[in-house]
Amino acid sequence: MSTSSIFPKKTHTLDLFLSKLRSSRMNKTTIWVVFLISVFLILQKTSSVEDEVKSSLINFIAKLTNNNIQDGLFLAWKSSSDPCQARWQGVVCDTQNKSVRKLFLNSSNLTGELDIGLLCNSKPLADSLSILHLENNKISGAISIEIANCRQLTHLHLRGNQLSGSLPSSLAMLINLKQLDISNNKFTGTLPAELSRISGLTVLLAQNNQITGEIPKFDFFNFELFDVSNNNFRGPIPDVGGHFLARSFLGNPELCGDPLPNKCPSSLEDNKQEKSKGTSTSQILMFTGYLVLGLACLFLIIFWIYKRKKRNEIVDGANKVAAVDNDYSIKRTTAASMEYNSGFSRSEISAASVDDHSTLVSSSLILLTNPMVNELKFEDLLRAPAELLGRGKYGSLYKVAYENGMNLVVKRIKDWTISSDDFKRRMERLDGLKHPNVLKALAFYCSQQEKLLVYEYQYNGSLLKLLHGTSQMAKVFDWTSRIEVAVRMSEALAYMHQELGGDGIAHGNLKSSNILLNLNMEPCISEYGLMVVDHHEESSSSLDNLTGSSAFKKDVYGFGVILLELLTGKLVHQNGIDLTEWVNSVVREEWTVEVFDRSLISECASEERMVNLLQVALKCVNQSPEARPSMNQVAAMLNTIKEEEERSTISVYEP
Ligand SMILES: Nc1ncnc2c1ncn2[C@@H]1O[C@H](COP(=O)(O)OP(=O)(O)OP(=O)(O)O)[C@@H](O)[C@H]1O
Repeated sequence: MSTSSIFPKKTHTLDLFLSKLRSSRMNKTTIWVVFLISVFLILQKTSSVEDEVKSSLINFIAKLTNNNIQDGLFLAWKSSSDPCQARWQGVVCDTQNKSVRKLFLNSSNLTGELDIGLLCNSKPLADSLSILHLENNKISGAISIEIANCRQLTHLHLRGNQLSGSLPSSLAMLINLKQLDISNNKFTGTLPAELSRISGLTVLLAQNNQITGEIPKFDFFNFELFDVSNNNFRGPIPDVGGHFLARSFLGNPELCGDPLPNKCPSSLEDNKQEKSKGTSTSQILMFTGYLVLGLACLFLIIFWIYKRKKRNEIVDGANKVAAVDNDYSIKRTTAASMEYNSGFSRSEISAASVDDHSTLVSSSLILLTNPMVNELKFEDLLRAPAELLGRGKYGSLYKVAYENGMNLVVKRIKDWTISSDDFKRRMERLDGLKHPNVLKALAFYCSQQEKLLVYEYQYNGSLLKLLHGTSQMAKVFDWTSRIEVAVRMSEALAYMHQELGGDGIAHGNLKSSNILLNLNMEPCISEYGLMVVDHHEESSSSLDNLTGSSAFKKDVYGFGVILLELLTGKLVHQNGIDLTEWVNSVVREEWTVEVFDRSLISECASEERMVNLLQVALKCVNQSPEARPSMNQVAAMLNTIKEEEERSTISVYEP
């Protein structure tokens, strides 16, 4: 194996050198001696550079594995082999297989200490490394100032570790940085104000840490994702220009101002204004005052007109749970009129925890184990303003603005003849499972007439919207991201099928609108286990028919259709054409390439891997349920495709 493959050859320098020698008056022997010595020196230098990269990588991983590098994932990481040629686990190189571009060390069971200097102090490595993924390990330690040497970094993902200490202001030296995810760690200190100087930063996720101080004045317009919730930030929130909602700032008790509901004390407001305006004369202030007053009046008038217009489109909590489905009309009532006009009475509603609800199962809101809503009461749900999000085959869905600034989603299921006890058992069984890519219900309500489920609202919409909508994110939904989404979903489903095989609880209604994207743009499977009768699909004619293996095979079919959406970029039903039938007919005619989404073709996604993924999708949508693979098998096949992609030379992340 060549040890000179990581770095570019020095042929250009040599040519120049030789031509100079030829033109000089030295005799031939001298020329050759000098030439050989030079080649020897260059080769020596090249191999010492390669050795430096290798030893940096090996030392880095050794520290993260507490010197157990030879136990498992990192067996191939040896100084006797080449990281690119020998395909070290987690290492992705450039197109010529010469320099290390990306390190994917996420979810790799790393428990040691982060020593970023071991990577960034190696100049050849720091000069090529653009992506570093270390999320979802148990890495401790701090980010040291040497991070600044990794100048080429575009993505730094450290989410879900035990990292602590302050964030060094040298982070701001990473001028190419696009995504910084330090969420779910134990970072303290302040968020360096200098970070706002990185103009290309589009994702900053710092939620669930203990970071203090004020939020720097970022240009929030540049951000696609921003979240600093659940920290110790204080003071006024800088102007986010309506670009982010309260959700991104919740859980910081001393933070105030828009978009949070709590206003800042006037002294802080003054401070904020002073800081942002610099020198302002009293005349300007007076003029601004008049202007603000005028605008406020104008805004109030527009708001009043808007409210009137919206009146018929918005329903409040009481309407949604009690009155909607009978006549399918959407009404808005005031809080005072929220007494029930069908089904419930006030005496029925009281919050109960899972432990003490046994006698109240049919009349109370049952809170599940997620602490986010441990104060939620049924009355709160009824009182809160709500907006109809959709009315699907199986019920209606409402976005509810809960009073603490949090947005919830309430699913009202219709025509489900499950007994209250079975429903409760099912919800508790589902609550007992935990997978980061499955959205768990927060609470539920069950009576003879009503079944309600409460979920957290997901701000980034669904996979359906991402694929077929017009959002900015759709433009960056490239081939690598699509494979990642497919793998995550398949693993989540495989986990759920495995855990719930004995209970016969499948998803039952898997489709791209039920795949939601969380704040990290990771897919979350929503509405798992709400299997409702579908008289038209497969052979199911009752809820019971949807249990057993057929229900799981139906999920596999649904997953296959989602894969087809990812590959073709087309809707499941469009102009009377069924996507699965269309793809099958095109493949039969041997025009396979015609099925692929044009945007994938134009980004030069690997045809080989697209065809591989298509083959998996077609297996899943086989007409015969028995011939479909299990989700475990699907997850394994997709992981192989992902690994091949990571090893590949084509990548849209290349800087
Ligand atoms: N927790 C959530 N946060 C944000 N949006 C959601 C959430 N749950 C569902 N949605 C979105 O709300 C819309 C309506 O959802 P709903 O479940 O009513 O419709 P559906 O999935 O098309 O139909 P059904 O599930 O009844 O077959 C969908 O676009 C869905 O993606």
